[in-house]
Amino acid sequence: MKQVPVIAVVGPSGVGKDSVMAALAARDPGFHLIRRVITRPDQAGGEVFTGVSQQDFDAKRAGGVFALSWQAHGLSYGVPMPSDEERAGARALLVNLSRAVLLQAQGVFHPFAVLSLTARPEVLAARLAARGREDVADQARRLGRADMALPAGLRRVITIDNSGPLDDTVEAVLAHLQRESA
Ligand SMILES: Nc1ncnc2c1ncn2[C@@H]1O[C@H](COP(=O)(O)OP(=O)(O)OP(=O)(O)O)[C@@H](O)[C@H]1O
Ligand SMILES: O=P(O)(O)OC[C@H]1O[C@H](OP(=O)(O)O)[C@H](O)[C@@H]1O
Repeated sequence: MKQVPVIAVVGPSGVGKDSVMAALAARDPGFHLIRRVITRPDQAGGEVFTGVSQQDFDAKRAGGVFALSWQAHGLSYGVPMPSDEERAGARALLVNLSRAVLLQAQGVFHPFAVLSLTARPEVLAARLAARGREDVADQARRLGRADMALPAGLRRVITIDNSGPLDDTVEAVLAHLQRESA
């Protein structure tokens, strides 16, 4: 089967990772989204994910279900290895990852690239407040880790500012990928 790149979409909470992933998939159905397993109630909204209890999460991790797993914001996150069905017909697989697991991800997925999204601090704060998924204290904690640097040693990183309209970001990502494949 042909090698389908995994593109890790990273950046601070509220920068727009899930929005950009959804917009890319809407623009080009060749972008498939990897569904994460999270210890968050299913009805929390936002991205499409599989919500599980901590006990179920731990059992899945022990059973080797996850290619990657990590903890952030008091939650556990797992990414299953994409199946052949998920890869079939895909141009690229997009997955929302913590910046903390990128080097590990680079060792697991081949080919692998990072899409690093940025936004101005005041834009981040306004977006988290408007989204309203977390309370004010949790929003502040999320903003506190906004400037976490990417690890050294990543081979392919595309950095795009998402402070402006979503359509501009989608165009910028597509243009970048097109330049790379030219
Ligand atoms: N370019 C944009 N312009 C305006 N609003 C945006 C843009 N990108 C995202 N948003 C809005 O900002 C909020 C946060 O976006 P989103 O949930 O996609 O971020 P995220 O990076 O996935 O956050 P988290 O890591 O916390 O899940 C959402 O309400 C979304 O609609
Ligand atoms: O700050 P870092 O470690 O890069 O990202 C940590 C986590 O924060 C976000 O979680 P959520 O989607 O808001 O639950 C990201 O998706 C990632 O899983």
